[in-house]
Amino acid sequence: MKKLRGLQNVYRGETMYVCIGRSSFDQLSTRRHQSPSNETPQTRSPPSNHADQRREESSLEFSNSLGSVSSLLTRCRTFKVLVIGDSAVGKTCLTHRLCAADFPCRVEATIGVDFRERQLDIHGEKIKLQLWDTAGQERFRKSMVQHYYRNVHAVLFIYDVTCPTSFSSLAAWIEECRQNSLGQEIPRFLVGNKGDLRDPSRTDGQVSQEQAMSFAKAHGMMCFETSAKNPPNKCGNDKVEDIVVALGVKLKRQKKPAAITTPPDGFLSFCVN
Ligand SMILES: Nc1nc2c(ncn2[C@@H]2O[C@H](COP(=O)(O)OP(=O)(O)OP(=O)(O)O)[C@@H](O)[C@H]2O)c(=O)[nH]1
Repeated sequence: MKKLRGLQNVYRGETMYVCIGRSSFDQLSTRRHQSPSNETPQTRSPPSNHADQRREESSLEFSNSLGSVSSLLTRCRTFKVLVIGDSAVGKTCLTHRLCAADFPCRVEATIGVDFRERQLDIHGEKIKLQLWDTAGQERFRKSMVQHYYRNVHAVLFIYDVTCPTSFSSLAAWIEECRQNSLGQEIPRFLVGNKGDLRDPSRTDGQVSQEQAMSFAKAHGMMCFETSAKNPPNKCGNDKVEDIVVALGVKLKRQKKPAAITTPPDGFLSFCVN
């Protein structure tokens, strides 16, 4: 996988999502307001009198309101989902899988944040999960932390089931959430990744499911063990997909409208698989 700074495209199946930084978005919306009809401002002749001017303003208002009705019809609620945990626990691989893509064959440490999206249909409502795959390494995340925590709707805490240290670190990740004013009402999910590497014959050097469940219960989290690497089994069961559905169902119930911020320019990545 190659990561380049700039725009990010997430290609999944037949859907291409293009996410652009805020300043580019502002430029686009400004341009649209300057030229709301098909006419370009240069070709439009000035209104000859006050009545003409009022007629033109009314037609602009009408075309603008038609635009907002059609955008309301096509809009779906977008939820920002923060994915945090130690470096190398598999956040990047897991977010690829959560976005219905394959397990990436080669990954690099995330710098700043990577940004992936998944659209879901939950009981007839289309919602969009915007997954923020954050950097696990302190040196790649320190200037970004305040952006990570702005307008978050849900958090995935990831650890590696074969790395007890990554499980012990969860307390520090929870503390970071607290320091960044993340309320207890924000849904939290605990995800043990690399389940494919679990050795049932070993008792040490792994995080047991009992440990994980009791931690999750103590912190009011839903708990999953999964593997970003394992493909869905022959019966079509996919634990990664279970996480997506649980997230979607929980977030759909949220009443407050989903306001979302895009990462600052220069922190988006362009991923080419
Ligand atoms: N066996 C196995 N390997 C995995 C799994 N998920 C990720 N990996 C491997 O773990 C390594 C780290 O994966 P990443 O997804 O880059 O980890 P990360 O948490 O995003 O790391 P940072 O970007 O540094 O925070 C890579 O070599 C992956 O191939 C898994 O479910 N099973």
